[in-house]
Amino acid sequence: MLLGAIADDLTGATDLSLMLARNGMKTVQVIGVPEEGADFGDAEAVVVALKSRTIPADQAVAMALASALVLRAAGTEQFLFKYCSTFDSTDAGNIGPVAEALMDLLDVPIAIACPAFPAAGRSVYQGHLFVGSSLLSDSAMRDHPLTPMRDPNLVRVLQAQCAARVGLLPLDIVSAGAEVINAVLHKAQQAGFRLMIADAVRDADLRVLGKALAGARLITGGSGIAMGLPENFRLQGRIGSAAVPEKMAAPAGKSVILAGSCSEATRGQVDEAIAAGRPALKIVPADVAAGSQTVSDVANWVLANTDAGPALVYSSDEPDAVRAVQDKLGKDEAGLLVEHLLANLAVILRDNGFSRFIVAGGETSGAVVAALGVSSLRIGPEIAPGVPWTRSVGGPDLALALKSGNFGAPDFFQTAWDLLQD
Ligand SMILES: Nc1ncnc2c1ncn2[C@@H]1O[C@H](COP(=O)(O)OP(=O)(O)OP(=O)(O)O)[C@@H](O)[C@H]1O
Ligand SMILES: O=C(O)[C@@H](O)C(=O)CO
Repeated sequence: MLLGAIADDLTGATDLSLMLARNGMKTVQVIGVPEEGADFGDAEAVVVALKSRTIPADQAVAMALASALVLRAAGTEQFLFKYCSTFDSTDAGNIGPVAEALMDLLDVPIAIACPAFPAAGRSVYQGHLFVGSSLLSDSAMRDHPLTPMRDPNLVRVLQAQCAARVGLLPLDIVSAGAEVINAVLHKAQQAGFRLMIADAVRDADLRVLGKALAGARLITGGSGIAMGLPENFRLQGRIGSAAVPEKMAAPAGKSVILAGSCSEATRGQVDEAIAAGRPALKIVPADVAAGSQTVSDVANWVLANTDAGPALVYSSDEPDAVRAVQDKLGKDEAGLLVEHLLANLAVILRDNGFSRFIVAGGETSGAVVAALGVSSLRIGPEIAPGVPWTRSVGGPDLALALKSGNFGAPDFFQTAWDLLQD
């Protein structure tokens, strides 16, 4: 096993798995901390999908370390800690604490941190993260329900989460090539830095970083940082050129869309689906809390509204409405209420012949897929940058598209189905 990755949420893990598979690595995605002694077959890369982005930092560290130990025992050469391309975290963590704990475990003196993913509009310049042409703090991420991002300066953001000293690997150094990058990292290490935010604004920067990191034991970043890594193994003659299929055979059964993401892209996709006439039912957290909207009401509605094509169940709402319900119910409680409802709904639907699911939102996908009893995924065709169709391996046979909240074009919920074959 060449590359072992630990992702802090499920959609982030599928995003990374797609990146590795597209660049030629036989990739397996496992859900949750793998069992001790797990056998990953002929996988060249394994991506462990955790649900640790917003849990207490000590728990996130424990899950990451447990995963790393299993991956290390399986012979992993290079480790990657994958977090969100919008650096979703709080002052308490979890990016810094997990990165530091992995560095200690793997005896790594210095590592880079780079969430850039230009295909999805995420670039890092002078340590500042941009979403499209806006600074992170001016993007819709400032109103994220769980991890509002209000500081675009990633050196400052990561430093607030870390005991380690955080520095910057600026674009002029990245552009100067692999040798210069490694020389500067070496100097930074001698000067006492342990984590370096790396600038990258184009795919070419990520590929140069990938080349420079050929021998690195641990890398941290978004899926973009993985772009250049398979090439290192290919140059050593250790991987072939496995490709991602253009279409995916899906198990027979009905289809549904579950959206628990309040991100801007998901809200646009929900609006577009409703405008296109798709049957759509809104989950209202206050009604769920009051018991006036129940999972069986919602399941019955879906069963009655699936004849004309996949129905949409969504809790996606505008930032003001989300804030209002969080003030009333509590932030974590509101989130969990919606996650539980959608997860229980998915189980009822699975038991009623549904086998094709689009799920929007990383936390939401984590809750839904855990409830469905899926333990690992095979990566299928790319629907949008960072979002593949996947098919479950073991457990119930399902086609799953797990969409990061901010990924995908407005017609995502319409077009994704075209890539499935009966
Ligand atoms: N109307 C709502 N009010 C309050 N919280 C909500 C509402 N709808 C969803 N939530 C919660 O907000 C959180 C959204 O997180 P999730 O990770 O699913 O989406 P995302 O952050 O947009 O996606 P990603 O992590 O892939 O970027 C979940 O915990 C969800 O239950
Ligand atoms: O990096 C991203 O933006 C996504 O893979 C993700 O992590 C969303 O939760």
